[in-house]
Amino acid sequence: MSFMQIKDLNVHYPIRGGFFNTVVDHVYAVDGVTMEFEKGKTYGLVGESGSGKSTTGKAIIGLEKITSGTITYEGKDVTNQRRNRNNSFNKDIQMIFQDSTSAMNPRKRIQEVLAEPIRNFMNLSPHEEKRRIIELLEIVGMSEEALLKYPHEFSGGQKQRLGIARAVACNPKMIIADEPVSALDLSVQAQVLNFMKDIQTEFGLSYLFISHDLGVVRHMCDHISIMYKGRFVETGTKQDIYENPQHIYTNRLLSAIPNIEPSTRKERKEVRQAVEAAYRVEAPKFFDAEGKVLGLKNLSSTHRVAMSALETEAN
Ligand SMILES: Nc1ncnc2c1ncn2[C@@H]1O[C@H](COP(=O)(O)OP(=O)(O)OP(=O)(O)O)[C@@H](O)[C@H]1O
Repeated sequence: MSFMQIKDLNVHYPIRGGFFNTVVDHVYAVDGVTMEFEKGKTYGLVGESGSGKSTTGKAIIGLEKITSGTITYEGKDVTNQRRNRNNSFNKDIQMIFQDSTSAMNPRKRIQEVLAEPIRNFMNLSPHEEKRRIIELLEIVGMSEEALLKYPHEFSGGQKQRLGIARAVACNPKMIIADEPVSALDLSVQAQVLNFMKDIQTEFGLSYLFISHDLGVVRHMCDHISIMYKGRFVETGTKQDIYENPQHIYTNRLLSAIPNIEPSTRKERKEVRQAVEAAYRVEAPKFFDAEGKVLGLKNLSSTHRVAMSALETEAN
């Protein structure tokens, strides 16, 4: 029995242009996505950059406005429900990102960072709250020493563990994990993925696992949907997708599974090229008529992370 159903989900962004800045077209970021989720299972969402994976995840938890479609959670319609503390859907479905600490306040110590969801969704005394925070650190294999540190004082893998600690703080039913290991070295990737599997078994969690990397998805997922230009071109079990792919796009993705030991240099070069290409091709989205930068918000998340990495490198 599934506890959540997504039906015909659409997220369309208006593209403005012309003299009067009217809506001239739409980006069909998510275009008719239907899925359902069962307890304890992992669902993979795979596709190349810009195919609409992140937007799907963010629309489900209410970080992107839904153009049309419905989300039903435990029999209730929760489509476009406002995020607030009285809402079990918001407590039960959590999200982690490629760089979990980017969603943490850099000026707050870990104790405060982990207290945030607890204060939002649980009614604990200060003493119970502290106990819960220490318990969370234990779950993710960290000691009390972490309490007084700041997010930047941790390694990439530790940061992802802290992101997971925050996501599981209030006993969620599902975690939407958007490229949770893409920024990590391969050995650390394996550690974090195995850890995610461990806590899944322990707490009966479901995952919506978003990744462009079919190698990682194969390791994690029971069901996989291949996304292309906002749509699912193929959906199936792990066996269906890897042993008997039906769609030409799935085949293309499968043949592009990265080598076990990719040269990081080459990857950086590819990322840089992809970002530059995105800027060239989609220039109207990023620059206004006078050439002023409109910001990075219209970039897909991989491009956004790559862009800020390139900027840091340049400074
Ligand atoms: N706020 C926005 N305004 C306009 N277009 C947007 C906005 N956010 C995303 N898009 C566009 O929607 C499409 C889907 O983006 P999305 O980030 O969901 O892709 P993705 O598959 O997650 O890619 P990535 O792997 O790079 O994160 C892209 O073409 C992107 O440029």
